[in-house]
Amino acid sequence: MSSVTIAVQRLSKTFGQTRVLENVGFDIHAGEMVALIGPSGSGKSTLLRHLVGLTTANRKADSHIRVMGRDIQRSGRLLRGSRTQRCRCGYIFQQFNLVGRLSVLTNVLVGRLGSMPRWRALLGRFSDEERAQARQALARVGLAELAEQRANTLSGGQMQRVAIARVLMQDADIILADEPIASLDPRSAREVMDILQRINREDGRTVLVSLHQVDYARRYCPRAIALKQGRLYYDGRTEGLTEARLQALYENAGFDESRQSAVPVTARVALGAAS
Ligand SMILES: Nc1ncnc2c1ncn2[C@@H]1O[C@H](COP(=O)(O)OP(=O)(O)OP(=O)(O)O)[C@@H](O)[C@H]1O
Repeated sequence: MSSVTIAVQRLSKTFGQTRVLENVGFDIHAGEMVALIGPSGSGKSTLLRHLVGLTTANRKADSHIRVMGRDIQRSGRLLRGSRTQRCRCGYIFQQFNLVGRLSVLTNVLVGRLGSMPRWRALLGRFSDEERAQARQALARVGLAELAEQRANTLSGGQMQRVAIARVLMQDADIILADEPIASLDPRSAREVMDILQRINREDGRTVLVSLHQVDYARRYCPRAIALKQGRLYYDGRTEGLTEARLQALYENAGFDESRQSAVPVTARVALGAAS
């Protein structure tokens, strides 16, 4: 069995009076592709943000997060030296987080900033070799020909592929993708998931991807971790997500009409709830 690359123990998080995560724990091994599922508000984004230190756990709880064998946070305190480790995690957002007025190529090069000497990063000076690497990353996501185009001229699906190229440029060992397909049409969603799967299989990079659509989780991820009201509800083979389990996971979850893809389509179909 490969080594544990993400280890989460006893993670609890409260915002004000709202308990968002409660005693969550799991291990993910190097090279896995894991879906993080659960109803809206179940704590998926909050969990992902803890893994890169964007959020810290409750101080009182005895929580512990390790990434690639190094401590990231313990009892709600970021640990010294954890920055380098956090740089090994690439983060993909639902809304892409590109700089619209910059070229596609420059947006990809931004992935390298964290590992460059500070003066070069401040000046935004990239070497020819780095530019060549950025072009390679763009080729891998099928966008080589758009390198010089401004990012804000791209479609949503293309923007997300640029965001993946940026993570490749970062040379992240672990890819954390927070609802990367939630705002995409089905075809673009499939393209993005295909690319994530390829990166996982060909490079052996670990992928943890939060998804609202259970059918995508089933199709692309051998394992699923499900949160319900901030608690670990399921952790196992995706095929073990039976109709009864999905029904219990999503019941009382509500349906927010304003959010595209907020409905776990497969769950609703499986439950006979879809029209
Ligand atoms: N910084 C914050 N301050 C206060 N409450 C927060 C904060 N971040 C998240 N929350 C709350 O934590 C809960 C879980 O939010 P989170 O975004 O982690 O859920 P989610 O499962 O990712 O939801 P969705 O699928 O809708 O994105 C929500 O009730 C949210 O309002």
